[in-house]
Amino acid sequence: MADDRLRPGAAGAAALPAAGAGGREVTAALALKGVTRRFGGLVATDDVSFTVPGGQLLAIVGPNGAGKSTLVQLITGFVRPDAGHIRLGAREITRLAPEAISALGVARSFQTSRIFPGLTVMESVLVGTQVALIGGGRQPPAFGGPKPPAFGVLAEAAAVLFGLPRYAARRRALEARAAATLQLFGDRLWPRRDQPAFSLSYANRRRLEIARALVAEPDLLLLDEPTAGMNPTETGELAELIAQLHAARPALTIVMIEHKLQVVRQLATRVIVMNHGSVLVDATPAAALADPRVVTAYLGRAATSHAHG
Ligand SMILES: Nc1ncnc2c1ncn2[C@@H]1O[C@H](COP(=O)(O)OP(=O)(O)OP(=O)(O)O)[C@@H](O)[C@H]1O
Repeated sequence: MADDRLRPGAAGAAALPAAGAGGREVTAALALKGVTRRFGGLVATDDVSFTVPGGQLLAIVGPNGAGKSTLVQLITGFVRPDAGHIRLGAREITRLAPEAISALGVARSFQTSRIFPGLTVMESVLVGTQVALIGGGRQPPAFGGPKPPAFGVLAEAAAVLFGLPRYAARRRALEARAAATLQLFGDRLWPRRDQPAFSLSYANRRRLEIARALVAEPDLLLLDEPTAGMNPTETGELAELIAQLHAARPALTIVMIEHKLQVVRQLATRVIVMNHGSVLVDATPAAALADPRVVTAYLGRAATSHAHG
């Protein structure tokens, strides 16, 4: 069964790219080929190529400035590559806008939490359902099909939030989905659902950020340092939540930038170590973190960077 092969712990780097029964090529959930991005004279990602099979939990690690966040920006369309191609399943997404990519089932959390100051916790998560709301991409058209202009997206999202009658049934369904997502975080977010999002603690803002990504029910979830700034208890709790999520949805592909190596060891099926914009090592967590090149490039700088073993 293809899913078993792709399940966490089942696939090492040696198994990549995935091949199906009889050697048939299996379309990767995500594939980067020769992706280069420069900022002025600086090469942030340099000819990066890798594929991620569906259901894999890939951790991307590396020292500061290695190009990790740029990769997330590239995959989500916030930054365009100067060279190379990015595919999502069989579809080329290299030049698509972020909204189009999110409509294809890609959701992300940001490195620093982005809270809409005027919204409650519940409303902040409802914003993450707007992809479903406009009927874009994989979702069945909600109200006469997708509306291309960004204004239409915003207007419809606002209409749901402010409760126009024709959206009432849809809103109820989305609220139920948002409630279920908030409840995933135990008593961290759900009891605070009617509070302004800005009143949340730092750790809860990070949780809210992840809830907003999850509520879109993505096929590919990109987490940029999900445990940044969390204490060991909060970090352990969030790692456990991600593990549970992945167990509950084995087909969900997760790409996670993470500096805390114990989280990487706990969660990742595979680790890509970036250094100076390039892939230095692509292996299982145990092999990657023991690789002498990684020790030199990454762990060797731990004393002066924010890496945590
Ligand atoms: N928008 C931008 N404009 C100019 N330079 C940028 C931009 N985004 C990233 N860079 C540069 O590209 C390089 C890679 O940055 P990136 O944020 O991808 O690294 P990172 O591995 O995520 O680092 P960190 O762990 O510190 O977040 C860095 O030198 C950074 O300064």
